[in-house]
Amino acid sequence: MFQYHCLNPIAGVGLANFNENYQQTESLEGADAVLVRSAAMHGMELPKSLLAVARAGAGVNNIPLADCAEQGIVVFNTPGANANGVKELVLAGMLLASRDIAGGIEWVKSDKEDGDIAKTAEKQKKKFAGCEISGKKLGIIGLGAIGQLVANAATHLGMEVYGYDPYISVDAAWNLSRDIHHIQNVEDIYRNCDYITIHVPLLDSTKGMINKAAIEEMKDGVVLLNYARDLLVDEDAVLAALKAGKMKKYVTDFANPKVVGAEGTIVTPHLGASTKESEDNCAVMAVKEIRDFLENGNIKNSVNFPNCSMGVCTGAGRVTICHKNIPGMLGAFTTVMGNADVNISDMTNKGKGDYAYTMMDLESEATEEIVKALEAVDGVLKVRIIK
Ligand SMILES: NC(=O)c1ccc[n+]([C@@H]2O[C@H](COP(=O)([O-])OP(=O)(O)OC[C@H]3O[C@@H](n4cnc5c(N)ncnc54)[C@H](O)[C@@H]3O)[C@@H](O)[C@H]2O)c1
Ligand SMILES: O=C(O)CC[C@@H](O)C(=O)O
Repeated sequence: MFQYHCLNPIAGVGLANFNENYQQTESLEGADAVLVRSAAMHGMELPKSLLAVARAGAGVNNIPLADCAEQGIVVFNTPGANANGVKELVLAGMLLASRDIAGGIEWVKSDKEDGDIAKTAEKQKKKFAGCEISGKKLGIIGLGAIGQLVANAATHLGMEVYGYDPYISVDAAWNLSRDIHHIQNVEDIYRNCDYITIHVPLLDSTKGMINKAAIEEMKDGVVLLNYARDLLVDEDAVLAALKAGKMKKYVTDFANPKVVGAEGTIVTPHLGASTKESEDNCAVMAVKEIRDFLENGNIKNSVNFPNCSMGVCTGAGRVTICHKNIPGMLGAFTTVMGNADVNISDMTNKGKGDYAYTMMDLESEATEEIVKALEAVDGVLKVRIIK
């Protein structure tokens, strides 16, 4: 029986895919797997039993990836599962920044006692007039799951779209409309675009990437949209730019004391993925990843270990090993098997950065002695008997 724990509410349609061999626990202690959305896991003591963490979402900055890897805990996310939800909110954000829809609605509410409101509205509406997004230039930084959807949708709304992503995947490139201008230098986006939206992960290399210097390069009256993470943006510099009239609006999905209520900001409470469809998609994908990993040892969509799969084990035994990506590991593993007089029928090894993963199918069942001998190999982080 596997135990799983949810650190945030996870959609029931996903959890329903755990079968009778799984039990949800109230505490982290003893859990084999954890499902999480935005709960902060940094500093959390993780139990020895923990094998996997699945982020029902894209961003993994709330999870200590390296610490997990050092403990042989495989962390998954659910790429693309909530991208459409975010795309739709980005489009809404552009419209909210262009037309004073929120101001207009507030004014109507405030005038609710006015029996002649239809007439008053016709007089007052000029206060809430705006501009159209069609024909405007949109710059997209990061053309992953979300960026590419925003790019394609914006072209259909008549925008001229410029995309920047030096690490774009082949799939994302294939999915992009041919109308999108491929930008090699992010400054070209800063200098030319009326709307700029960022869709990159929060990493050491991207933290604060939209800084004072970047903002200074931007066009006067630019609208900046941030549905990725607040720490990507130097928000002090944004507030100064809004005050100076350099930036027209800052649309952000990340409420914090700095931006809430500040003139020129439009702030939502991290709603990008808060749709039934996105929540369901993420939960279904996360549960599928955890089950394949716990039951077969296969890794798909991990962010700290390589993807690695040998399908369902049809042989007598299977052992999996999370280990450091250093020379000599495979030789050491096969020596252990040779010493135990166990024949390896199939084997695969994949590396990703500092970490690697090895799967071995055996012609006889794996024993605890084999596990102990593998665990004793320098650089081994976690050994599991799958069968
Ligand atoms: N507001 C929300 O609710 C919500 C929902 C989903 C995701 N997000 C955030 O949005 C981010 C992006 O999500 P996604 O699903 O598109 O992820 P993704 O991994 O599919 O795409 C990220 C893209 O950013 C690119 N990139 C990385 N560094 C870059 C750089 N310096 N300059 C330009 N491009 C760079 C990558 O090559 C990749 O194509 C997530 O990491 C998360 O932080 C927020
Ligand atoms: O779980 C959420 O609601 C937010 C998810 C989002 O920030 C993500 O990175 O996928």
